[in-house]
Amino acid sequence: MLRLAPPLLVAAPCPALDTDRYPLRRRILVLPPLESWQSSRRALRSASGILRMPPVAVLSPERATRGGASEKGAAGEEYDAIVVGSGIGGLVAATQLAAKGARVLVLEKYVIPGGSSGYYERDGFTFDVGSSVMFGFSDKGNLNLITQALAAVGHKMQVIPDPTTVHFHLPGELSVRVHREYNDFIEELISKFPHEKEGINHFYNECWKIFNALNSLELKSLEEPIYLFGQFFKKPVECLTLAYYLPQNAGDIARKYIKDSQLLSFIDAECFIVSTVNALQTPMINASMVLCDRHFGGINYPVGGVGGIARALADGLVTKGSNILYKANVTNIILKDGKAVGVKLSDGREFFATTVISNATRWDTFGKLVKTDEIPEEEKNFQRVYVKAPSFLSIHMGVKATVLPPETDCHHFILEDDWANLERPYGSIFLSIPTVLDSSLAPEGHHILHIFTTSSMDDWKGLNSKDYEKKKELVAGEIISRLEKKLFPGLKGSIVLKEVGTPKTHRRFLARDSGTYGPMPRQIPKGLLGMPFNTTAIDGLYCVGDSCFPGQGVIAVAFSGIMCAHRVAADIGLEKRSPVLDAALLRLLGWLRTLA
Ligand SMILES: NC(=O)c1ccc[n+]([C@@H]2O[C@H](COP(=O)([O-])OP(=O)(O)OC[C@H]3O[C@@H](n4cnc5c(N)ncnc54)[C@H](O)[C@@H]3O)[C@@H](O)[C@H]2O)c1
Ligand SMILES: CC(C)=CCC/C(C)=C/C=C/C(C)=C/C=C/C(C)=C/C=C/C=C(C)/C=C/C=C(C)/C=C/C=C(\C)CCC=C(C)C
Repeated sequence: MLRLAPPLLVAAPCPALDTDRYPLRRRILVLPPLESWQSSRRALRSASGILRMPPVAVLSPERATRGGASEKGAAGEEYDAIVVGSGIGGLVAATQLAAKGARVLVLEKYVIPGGSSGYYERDGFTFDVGSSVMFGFSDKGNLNLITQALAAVGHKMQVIPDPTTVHFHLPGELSVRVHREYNDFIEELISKFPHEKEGINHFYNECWKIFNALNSLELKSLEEPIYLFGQFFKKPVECLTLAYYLPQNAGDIARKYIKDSQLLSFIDAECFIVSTVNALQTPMINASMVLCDRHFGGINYPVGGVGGIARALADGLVTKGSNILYKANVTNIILKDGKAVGVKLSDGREFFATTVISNATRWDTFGKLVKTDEIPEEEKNFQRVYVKAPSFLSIHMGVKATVLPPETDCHHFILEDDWANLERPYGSIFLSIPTVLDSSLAPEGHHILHIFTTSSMDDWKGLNSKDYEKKKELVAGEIISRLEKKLFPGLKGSIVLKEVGTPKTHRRFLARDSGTYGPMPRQIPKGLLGMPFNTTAIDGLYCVGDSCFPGQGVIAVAFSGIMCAHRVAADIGLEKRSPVLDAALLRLLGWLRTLA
């Protein structure tokens, strides 16, 4: 177990502040030694009896780089794989490969790992950069992919079970709590729509059919024929079930059973919170995955914050003999005779490997990192079917604890008056209060409110710095007033800390084109059919993360990491492969995508 003794000095940019205006703005944060940081959490948690598992070993990024990685990461050395970016997608691909015996180098532009699943600290508050709702983090089944990814590199994190996935506050004073217990949730939903009892049961039962099929499979690369045909042989019914639902969307299936328009809008909201589009555009497999895992494994919050997951994966990577370098901004993927052979950084260093895996979005990978005259046909097809999902305006706040009524839930989704506002920018509000579950994230007597709402880059372009600042205050002020009116009277007066991030902030700190949170179908998609897997048209180059199958979400990108590692391992000879079957399957999958 690796521990830091001296205090750790991190020159950390302020993720929630807009440093496009202040490009040189940096704050020096003095973090306590990790040992004491963790033990104070432990003390707090065990006092309230919540902690049950041993704490995770966490290695600081600085230590990870110093402790053997940077020496090995010398320019010129050849690796089995270079991973560009340390989001959860990149880290899972890297750690899975390292666990199979590959030598991997992860290059991260920022100063810590995690990307949108990272964290930052201010004045005693620990904020999750992205959402705090964690799927796939239980100790049962085959779909607990975060737990499995950590276990592959010897980690297990303490988690706190969330009794309510989300509390919906919807038009017409419709209030629905998604309880951890499936029957409690269904009972509550039926109590609001008694005339649709049968339809509700049919729709959610169909989700369970898909979830159970998924949960029965060993999850590996769908682009690797020996595995794929093996699964069809072992679990024919389950595989055919999944193949049947692959091109379908949740909204169409809901409409088979449900007629009440308000209930259909509720199902839109259920899908929107995980896909940023309505149910008609949400693939049924993805909807089933999230609508059931929240009851099967439950939503579980990692003690100390979401950032601990990436820190533990980065630590595990290093203990498996691979490397991670921070402040390593990849600007070019080096091609030789049409094959990806390495990368070049903004400071001129070059690194070489048998394979290159990009955790940057496909728009960044093919728009910036690969310098070819024309993007490959496959990528054109992707851009024909998918557009960049909007980014978010996010407000991270520290508030006095007294402003929250007792028994306040951790996660809320608020759409006040009009269902038509669901997908409009700033139309609905997401709110997480992770300190409801883990009080050690804030100073005593305080809570964290992480408020976010969809917002697009276009809305923030072309403003001078004064107008930009004014607009941030104005928009954030309106969102906070809406929350004050709907949920927490006196909210404004209780704020002790507030930081506002815009799509520009997301672009700058997460290196994501337009600050996007991933792909979104341009029109009604054919389920997941059009979503590319990990191989690309360029030999030796793979993609991982949310612009790959199955899309946005931590558990989704973890699956993409597992798939990618399996395909790469087969290509570099660490797993079985059949070149003839490979060629046939990849051609078939490519053709299927053109049908989307
Ligand atoms: N609760 C939740 O479900 C939740 C919470 C947070 C995030 N998320 C999801 O996580 C998904 C994103 O995960 P991901 O793994 O695809 O990626 P990511 O965007 O989180 O991470 C990508 C990483 O790559 C780095 N990077 C990009 N370009 C680079 C370059 N040129 N050189 C070096 N580094 C570079 C970035 O700095 C970043 O750290 C989102 O879809 C979001 O939905 C979900
Ligand atoms: C290949 C062929 C052709 C065929 C074959 C058949 C088969 C076998 C198939 C198979 C398939 C599979 C395996 C699939 C899988 C899938 C998966 C795993 C999926 C997953 C998904 C997931 C997801 C999508 C998730 C998501 C999540 C998210 C996004 C989250 C978020 C959250 C949030 C934002 C929260 C909210 C908050 C508040 C409210 C506050």
